[in-house]
Amino acid sequence: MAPSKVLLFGSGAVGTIYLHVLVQANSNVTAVCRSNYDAAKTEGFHIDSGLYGKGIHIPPSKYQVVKTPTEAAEISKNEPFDYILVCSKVLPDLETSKTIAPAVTEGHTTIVLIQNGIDIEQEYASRFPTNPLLTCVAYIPTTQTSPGYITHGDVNILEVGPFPTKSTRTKEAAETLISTLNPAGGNLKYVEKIQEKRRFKLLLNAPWNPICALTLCRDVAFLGSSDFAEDVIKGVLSEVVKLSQAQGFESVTDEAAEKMLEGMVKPRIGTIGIEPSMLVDVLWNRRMEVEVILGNPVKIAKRLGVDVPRMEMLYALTKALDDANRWRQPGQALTGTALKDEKSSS
Ligand SMILES: NC(=O)C1=CN([C@@H]2O[C@H](COP(=O)(O)OP(=O)(O)OC[C@H]3O[C@@H](n4cnc5c(N)ncnc54)[C@H](OP(=O)(O)O)[C@@H]3O)[C@@H](O)[C@H]2O)C=CC1
Ligand SMILES: CC(C)(CO)C(=O)C(=O)O
Repeated sequence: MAPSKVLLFGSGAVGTIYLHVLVQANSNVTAVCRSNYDAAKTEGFHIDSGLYGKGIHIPPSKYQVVKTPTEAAEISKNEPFDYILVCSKVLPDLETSKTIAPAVTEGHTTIVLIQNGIDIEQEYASRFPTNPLLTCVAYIPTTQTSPGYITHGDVNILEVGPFPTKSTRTKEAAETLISTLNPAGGNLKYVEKIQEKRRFKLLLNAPWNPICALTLCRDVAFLGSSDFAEDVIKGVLSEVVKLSQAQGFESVTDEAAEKMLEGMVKPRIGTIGIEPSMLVDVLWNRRMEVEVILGNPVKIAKRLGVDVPRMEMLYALTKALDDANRWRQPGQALTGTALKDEKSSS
């Protein structure tokens, strides 16, 4: 059974790969686009993927494109969306749950978060207490290199799990999504203990995303940059493990961290490596997901009395870089007064 009507909120690096899979599954997809709206409307999307093949073209005839969820709701002629895939970045103060609300039918639409970080779900559970809410961990190295053009590696794994709401249909909604997308090229797996998987994913995101963003290096370029680089990564990994253990996520161990480094990152040595999403954000002068990847973990660590000095350092540095990227004048460093002015007006 196909999820007949799907809204894709954000057709960037990750969203467009899911657009491809949804189109392959013959789903009726509406994509909400912003900076790539014109490309999506006129030319469609182009994907070069190590997994799905080079030169894939998704023409605009295969989906609808809109600028807002409100417009999506208007053109949907009272036919509810069965699923909304949220594939935008998780940034502070955005209230994406409010932005998608016009397209959410109470008690019906399943909201699917395909995003990094921890503690990202509550705003959706609070705003849509009777809807199924799925939270997903994505292993999918992908980049939008120019509007509508996506380069993807050779992995696409999506762990899909429940976030509690009053809905009794959450698992069923996950199973329908999985059975629809997997024959079409998806690689989705239902995981009940999804929050544990979010901590596993932090083993990649907490060290690599900020370090690559701060150094402007792809992952393996950083690893090869000095004799100290690997130990720096391992130091952050040990803190993610310590924090996860303190939260009761016992399977996030030093061995699991070692496996992630050896099995997922080191095999890329000798290749150009990957650009974690935070690095891409810095390169394009976009905001970074500092809070959900580092801010939330360090806050939890503080509360639990777990010592995470390396993560605190990475948080402070990437937060300052994010501020500088937002508010400095071109060619100049961020000034203390600019920071004060911007903070008091935002
Ligand atoms: N890229 C990767 O390799 C991976 C990313 N992730 C996670 O997936 C999530 C998505 O990341 P990614 O795809 O890389 O991010 P991108 O920035 O490439 O894509 C996000 C898309 O959402 C769009 N968007 C945001 N807000 C709106 C809005 N209000 N209306 C319409 N469109 C909007 C953006 O438009 P605009 O261009 O205008 O901002 C952009 O096209 C993040 O949480 C990331 O951490 C997880 C695994 C791997
Ligand atoms: C590291 C990676 C590519 C893993 O899929 C990722 O999650 C990101 O770029 O944010």
